[in-house]
Amino acid sequence: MRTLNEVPRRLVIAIGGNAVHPEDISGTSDEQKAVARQTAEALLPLAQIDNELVITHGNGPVVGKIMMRQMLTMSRIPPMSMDICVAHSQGGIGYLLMQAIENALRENGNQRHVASLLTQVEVDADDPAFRNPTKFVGPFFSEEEAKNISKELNWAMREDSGRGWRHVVPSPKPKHVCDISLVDALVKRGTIVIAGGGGGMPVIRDAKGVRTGVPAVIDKDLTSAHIANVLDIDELLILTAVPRVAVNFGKSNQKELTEVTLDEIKAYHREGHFPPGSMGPKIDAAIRFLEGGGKRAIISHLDHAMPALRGETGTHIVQNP
Ligand SMILES: NC(=O)OP(=O)(O)O
Repeated sequence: MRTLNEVPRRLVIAIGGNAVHPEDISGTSDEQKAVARQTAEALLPLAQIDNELVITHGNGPVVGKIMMRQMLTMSRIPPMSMDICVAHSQGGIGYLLMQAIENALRENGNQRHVASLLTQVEVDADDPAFRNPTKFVGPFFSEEEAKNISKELNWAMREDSGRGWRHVVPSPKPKHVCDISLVDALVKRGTIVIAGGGGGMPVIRDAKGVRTGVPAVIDKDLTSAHIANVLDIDELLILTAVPRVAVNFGKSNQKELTEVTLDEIKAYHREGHFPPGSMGPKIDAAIRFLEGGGKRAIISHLDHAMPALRGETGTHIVQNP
């Protein structure tokens, strides 16, 4: 356990796409504002202490709906490319979170600023992910609906961890977060920075440094790990819909993990305990973060942000002894 004085003062927090657009809302503006408000309240204990805080967020449900919405209107309005759809989602979610966190701070007499930065993230043009779409976006469908959508829109559709069928898109690995020095400068002056939302707008860069958007959705947990490593931040807090990571999930011998080492979590991952559509990417990100020099990755429920950071809950993944 750590006291409030002992929790790290430099931190990257990654919040899931479901925390900004859960499955159980239709997605009206009012619903999204209310969810952003709840998320801000969950993060408030961390936003109110003197720290350097970077917040990243997912966009899977939102960007999938943006793509679907434009397919429904394409006879009248030309659809945008996937990188622009990611930008739309990053702008919209960043706006809602920035406003909600600042409002929650103001209501508590705190004048701290929150800035949301549009973030481009470079990927490798030859990343094999472009040939094998795996990133789930948008709503869930029945198998029959998914087959019809696939035929009508030429979209790749896959079954997501027993929960239904979803659109899948390429998800190349983040190689470089553009303008990371601006994130660093802002957090050092006390601003809470929202960056790398939705994993960042996926771009490739040529030999002259010219950037071009590409059709993909980058995993925001991997981008979060990358940001933390580049900024030399020791702890990464990944907030999701469950209090702890479990092995043998859903079985009679299910076991929640409290503290595990890097080697232990890699062994569990090799044994197939973490499905690709849900916990898998978070574990990949935690491993990447620790292998990149990070000291502690914590995975816990959004509502347990501060207790998890203090060591009262969550799964803590730490360096090997
Ligand atoms: N881009 C991304 O990883 O979004 P989700 O967290 O919503 O899947």
